[in-house]
Amino acid sequence: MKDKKFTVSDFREFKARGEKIAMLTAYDYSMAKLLDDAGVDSLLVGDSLGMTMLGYENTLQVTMEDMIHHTKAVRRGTKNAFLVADMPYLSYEINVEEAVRNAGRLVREAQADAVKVEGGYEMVETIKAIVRAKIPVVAHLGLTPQSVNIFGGFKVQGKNLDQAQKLIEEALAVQEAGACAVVLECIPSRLAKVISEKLEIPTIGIGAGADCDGQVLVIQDMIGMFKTFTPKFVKKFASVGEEIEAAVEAYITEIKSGAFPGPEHTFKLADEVLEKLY
Ligand SMILES: Nc1nc(=O)c2c([nH]1)NC[C@@H]1CN(c3ccc(C(=O)N[C@@H](CCC(=O)O)C(=O)O)cc3)CN21
Ligand SMILES: CC(C)C(=O)C(=O)O
Ligand SMILES: [Mg+2]
Repeated sequence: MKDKKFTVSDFREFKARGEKIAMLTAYDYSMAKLLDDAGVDSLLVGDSLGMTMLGYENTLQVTMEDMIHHTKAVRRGTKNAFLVADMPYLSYEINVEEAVRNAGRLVREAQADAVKVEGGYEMVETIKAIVRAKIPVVAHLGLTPQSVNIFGGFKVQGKNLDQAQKLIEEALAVQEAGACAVVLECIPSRLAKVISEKLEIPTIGIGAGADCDGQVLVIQDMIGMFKTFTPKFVKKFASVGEEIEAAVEAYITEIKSGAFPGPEHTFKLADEVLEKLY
């Protein structure tokens, strides 16, 4: 377990010495504390919280208020990890001024270390402006979930030559605009390798193969909390969902049988006090 705060300059140093960046999403205080204590390099308050924490179908309903609320909670549980907050849908697309103001709220009100925006060419001016406002920006290319209705579903991107070339050029463009890292989501691993080799800034993959400079997964996915969401790129490192179910079943059974609470869980009252109560 390391005990040093991870900063934006560590991103490039990790890439330079070939050490992979380990990133996970977190959406609340208690989980952030566990992940930070375990030594994760970076935490992402993803707008995926709309799906994992709020039960929405996609990420489009997530608001700035949602992101600030959850980022504040994660901040309180984070000591060493580099804390990135997603900019939610429509908080940065309308114009550059609104984008800077909203990025600033995530930093000033919620104390994020950096913000993440989805998009390539169309985000170049926005990325430049946010960086000019002294806020590190992580870019996000490939399957950008806020474009779900443009893509027509959560589909792997960059499979044909035109798409693949465009993604390479967009990755270079967001780097040139000042992004400190790029998330590559659900693209072929060979394409992610080409992009990772062409860029100086690190790539952080999710469903983009082992040649990215880092990896990110949604925490609930990697600890096995969902029964139905099992995309190809997720590896379950634990079966916490099954453990929670078993624990709750045992709890219910023990309440019904009277086994819980036991004497060790209860508080004492002296005999002479009790007598006077009758
Ligand atoms: N819990 C959770 N985990 C995530 O990784 C995640 C979210 N939520 N919400 C926001 C986006 C949405 N993501 C998704 C959602 C579905 C697929 C999916 O069904 N993928 C198919 C591939 C489809 C294709 O072949 O084109 C798969 O089988 O992996 C992928 C990414 C990733 N993000
Ligand atoms: C999956 C990651 C990259 C993300 O953007 C999110 O969790 O919202
Ligand atoms: Mg996101």
